[in-house]
Amino acid sequence: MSPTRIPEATVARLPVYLRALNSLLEREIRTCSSEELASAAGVNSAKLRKDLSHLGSYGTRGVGYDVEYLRYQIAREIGLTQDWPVVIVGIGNLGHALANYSGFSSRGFRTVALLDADAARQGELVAGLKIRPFTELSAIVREHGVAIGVIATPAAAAQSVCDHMVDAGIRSVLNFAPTVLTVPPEVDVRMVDLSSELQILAYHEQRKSAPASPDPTLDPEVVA
Ligand SMILES: NC(=O)c1ccc[n+]([C@@H]2O[C@H](COP(=O)([O-])OP(=O)(O)OC[C@H]3O[C@@H](n4cnc5c(N)ncnc54)[C@H](O)[C@@H]3O)[C@@H](O)[C@H]2O)c1
Repeated sequence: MSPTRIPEATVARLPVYLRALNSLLEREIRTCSSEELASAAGVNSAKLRKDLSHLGSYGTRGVGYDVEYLRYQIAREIGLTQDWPVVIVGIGNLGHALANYSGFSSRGFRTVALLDADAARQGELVAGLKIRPFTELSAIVREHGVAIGVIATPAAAAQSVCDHMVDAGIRSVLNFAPTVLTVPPEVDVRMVDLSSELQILAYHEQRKSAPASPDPTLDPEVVA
C-alpha cells in the first residue's frame, strides 16, 4: 500500500479501473496505453495518468501499462488482496438480494452473518447462511473480526443499528437506508441511494427535453 493518502476522488475511481483491467485481461490483452485504459474506464487519459501516479504507477514509455501488474497494484491499494468479513443487517427484500449477490465474494468480501431483529425471519436459510438474531452482532464481530457492516434495515432503525455496529467494533459501514448516519470520526460510512441516482438522471433527462434557454449574459437586465 502507498504510504501517502490518495485523494478520495481517485479512490472512488480505482474500482472502475479495476473493472476495466479485468475486462482487458478477459480479452487476453496484456499491455495497454493510458488512452486505451482511460477509454475502457470512461475517463480522460490525463486524469487516469494522474490517478495512477498516486500509486507510483507511470507505465513504460512506448509500451504502456502492464495490465496484470496494474490490476495487482490497484487491488492491493483498495485492500482486495485480503479477505474482508462482512455482516448484513436487515434481511428483507434488499438484504436477500445482497446476500445472494455473488459479486461480493468474488471481490474478497465474505459475508459471515445475516442478522435481523424480526424473530419470524430468524433461522431462514439465505445463500447458505441462517438468519441470526441481531442481538448476536457483538459476538459475531468478535468471532470473525468483521470489518464491514452493511445496513439494509428501514431508515428508522438504521442509526440504532449503526450505533450497535460501532459499539461492536465495526469501523466501516455501507448504508442502504435512506438516512444520514452520525458516526465517530474513525468510522467510515458510504451511502448507496438508488433514489438519489434516479433523481439525478431525472434532472438531466428534464434538461435534455427542455427547450434551450437563452444565454443569460445576453439578457439586457443581467448585462446591466
Ligand atoms: N439504497 C438503495 O438503493 C435501496 C434500494 C432499495 C431499498 N433500500 C432501502 O433498504 C432498506 C431495506 O429495504 P427492504 O425493501 O429490504 O425492506 P424490508 O422491510 O423488506 O426489510 C427490512 C428488514 O430489516 C429488518 N429490521 C428492521 N429493524 C431492524 C433492526 N433494528 N435491526 C435489525 N433488523 C431490522 C426487518 O425485520 C426486515 O427484515 C430500506 O431502508 C430501503 O429504503 C435502499
